Amino acid sequence: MTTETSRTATISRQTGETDITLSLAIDGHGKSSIQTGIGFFDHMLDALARHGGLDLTVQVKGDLHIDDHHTIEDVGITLGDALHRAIGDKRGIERFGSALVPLDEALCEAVVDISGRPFLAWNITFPREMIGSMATEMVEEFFRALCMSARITVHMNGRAGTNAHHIAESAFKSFARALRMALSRDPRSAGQIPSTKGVL
Ligand SMILES: O=P(O)(O)OC[C@@H](O)[C@@H](O)c1cnc[nH]1
Repeated sequence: MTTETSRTATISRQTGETDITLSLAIDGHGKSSIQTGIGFFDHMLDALARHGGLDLTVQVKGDLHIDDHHTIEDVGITLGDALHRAIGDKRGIERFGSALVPLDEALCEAVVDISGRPFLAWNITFPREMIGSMATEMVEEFFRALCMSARITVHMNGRAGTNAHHIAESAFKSFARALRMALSRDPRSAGQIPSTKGVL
């Protein structure tokens, strides 16, 4: 089930692996209520909402007895779908955003293009395999699933870092700030589509 209004969307997605209900408001205040069953992933989605200026609720019943994969990937798919629906025709938005956000010794860079073309360039590595109950390899999978269903172009680069928690949090925060910039309204756009081809 899906409902959407300008700059908001609510999606319920059920499969044989996960049952997800997600609400998103792009012009939010960074308020979140996140329950995925994976503590560090909840913490990262909280940071995404807070620093992206998004209001975000995520409730998930996932097949965690197997592992974290389906839960994290399916949240990425659902969040990307909600983002795509909430953005709408992209009239009047900045379209491009970029951010470098540190967390202590870690520094990640995110560049976002609300392009209509799904693509992720990922250049971040982690010094260990798990952070709490979340596999570090799933950070990339989350962003790839989000980019594919949101139909956005994203580059994520790890500039520095030795602590896996710090690197992951720096990545989520840099993406949040870059997305916030790309979704902001361009006062000079006169409400036009930010593309020379007239459509995105
Ligand atoms: O966003 P802040 O830097 O104010 O807080 C980070 C803190 O919440 C916590 O996530 C953290 C601190 N060191 C690793 N993680």
